[in-house]
Amino acid sequence: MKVFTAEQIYKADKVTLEKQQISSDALMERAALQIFQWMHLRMQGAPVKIHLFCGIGNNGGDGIALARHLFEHGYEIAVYVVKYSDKRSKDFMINLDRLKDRKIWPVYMDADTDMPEIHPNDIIVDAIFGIGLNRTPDAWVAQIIKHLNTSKAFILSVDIPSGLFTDSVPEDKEAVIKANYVLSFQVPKLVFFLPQTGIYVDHWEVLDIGLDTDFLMNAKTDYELISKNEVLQFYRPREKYSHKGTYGHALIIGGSYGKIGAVTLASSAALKVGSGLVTAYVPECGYEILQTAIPEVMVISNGKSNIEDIEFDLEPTAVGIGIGMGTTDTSVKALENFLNRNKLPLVIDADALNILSQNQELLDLIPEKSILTPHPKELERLVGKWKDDFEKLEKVKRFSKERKLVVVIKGAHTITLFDGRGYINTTGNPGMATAGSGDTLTGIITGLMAQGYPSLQAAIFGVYIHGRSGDIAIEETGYQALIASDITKSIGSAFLDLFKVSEHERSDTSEKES
Ligand SMILES: NC(=O)C1=CN([C@@H]2O[C@H](COP(=O)(O)OP(=O)(O)OC[C@H]3O[C@@H](n4cnc5c(N)ncnc54)[C@H](OP(=O)(O)O)[C@@H]3O)[C@@H](O)[C@H]2O)[C@@H](O)CC1
Ligand SMILES: Nc1ncnc2c1ncn2[C@@H]1O[C@H](COP(=O)(O)OP(=O)(O)O)[C@@H](O)[C@H]1O
Ligand SMILES: [K+]
Repeated sequence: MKVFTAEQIYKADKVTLEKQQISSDALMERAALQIFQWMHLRMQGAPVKIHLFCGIGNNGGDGIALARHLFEHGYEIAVYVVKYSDKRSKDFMINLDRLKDRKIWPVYMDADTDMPEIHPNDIIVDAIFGIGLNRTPDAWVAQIIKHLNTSKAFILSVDIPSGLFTDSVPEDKEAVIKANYVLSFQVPKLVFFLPQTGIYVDHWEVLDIGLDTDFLMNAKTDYELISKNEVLQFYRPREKYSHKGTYGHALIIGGSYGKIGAVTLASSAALKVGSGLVTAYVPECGYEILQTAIPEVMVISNGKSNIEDIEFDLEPTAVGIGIGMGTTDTSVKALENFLNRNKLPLVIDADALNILSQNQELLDLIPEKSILTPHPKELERLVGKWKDDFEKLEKVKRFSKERKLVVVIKGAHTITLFDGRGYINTTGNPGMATAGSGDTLTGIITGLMAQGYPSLQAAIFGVYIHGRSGDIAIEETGYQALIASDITKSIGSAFLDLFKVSEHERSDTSEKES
């Protein structure tokens, strides 16, 4: 699913009105009806008080139109208009009149109005600001937002939490609605997925308001959201007359005394995603450990407690390097020598990334389309500090484009960047914030590359499978008890899950068939 900028959404809006020959008020009505239906389906007329806080622009207009539908279906509502500006949008006014026609009189709020009482069991609809927010809300509006945030009532935001910009991090962190649920029109917004702005969104869902499909299909976006639909096209089925040679040979290079587990985790993950052969390249202290821990993996050793040189006469189809390797002078020399000889695109993680950060001239030796998988600290060492998440993305985009590398920014929503485009992952959970979870990812991506997945696909698909495996694993372990090897154990289920049809999809198909 594409992630549009506010500018593109306004454009889609305009094109839709022209192509479908409808008024903007009709489009607002569609939007409001979609939200109403979403609420009505869940609430079924429940006698819960709904407070609708509306601005004076089109987001406010959506809220006002929604109030009318709720009222007409017997819900108990209270409507507030937050008068943050003297201007009013045309469609806001049309809907306000319709509300007044029904003898519903909103409470107009300005800097002097007392805060309304809200019971924790009530519901708040937040329609104060939408994607038109272009400056920090005034202090009194921020006070209202704080009041809503501390009410403990369930907050449903229309389109985007009020106070959240679409393209920057809010200055006043308290002047933003913390939404329990966001119903976003047609497309999700980038800010739902970044660490500094995603914290305002517990859950989100997209509502289809029928914007022009041609425009949506043809628009080029900087970001794409990666779910099952997007990765299914990458999946490569196993051929009947294939053999282990068909599925490549993954080589995992890393480990040092006390950190052999990292290589063990990565190697077993590489096997589990289907790599035909897997060899681990470790110091001698890891030899027996690996041979005992994973009988399916072959082992080459070099150096006693650290790898001293990287040389082998096998022909891997993909190499994952760096985990648990250490950053001593010996490791730096070994990596440099290897990079001078190597021609294959690599998966580079952990200490190999740290070595590259400290010896940036080595970056020139990395083959194009190699994959770098830094966690936030490793990324900072590599590209320097950033002011906020947006600057981080721009910096990494530039770095990746200049060097023609795939950079996987690991986090709650891992973002893979390549050639100026970002792929935002939707799987994974906080249980995966655990030792070795990244090593597993390195193994998964290397295992996919070994089988011939091009590197961008291997990164996007690998990140998805890693997260989905973690999601499946917590069904048994819960968040706290999840450990990295549980992720690997669930890789098989994550592959099977690719072909499961969800309840939602099933009912969609049967509706179309009937
Ligand atoms: N996508 C779609 O196709 C559809 C979208 N729809 C809905 O439209 C929403 C966008 O509506 P919108 O453009 O009217 O902007 P909105 O956010 O309501 O703000 C209103 C105005 O407030 C102003 N302003 C900004 N910041 C301010 C501040 N800090 N303090 C004071 N004032 C401030 C600024 O005007 P300015 O004062 O800068 O001239 C701004 O224009 C969208 O989120 C969705 O809900 C649906 O109805 C139908 C289909
Ligand atoms: N809160 C979270 N939600 C989802 N995934 C997470 C979360 N925290 C961490 N992860 C994932 O777990 C992995 C952690 O990697 P990393 O920090 O390198 O771990 P390690 O170095 O211990 O192996 C990454 O793939 C990251 O995306
Ligand atoms: K809103």
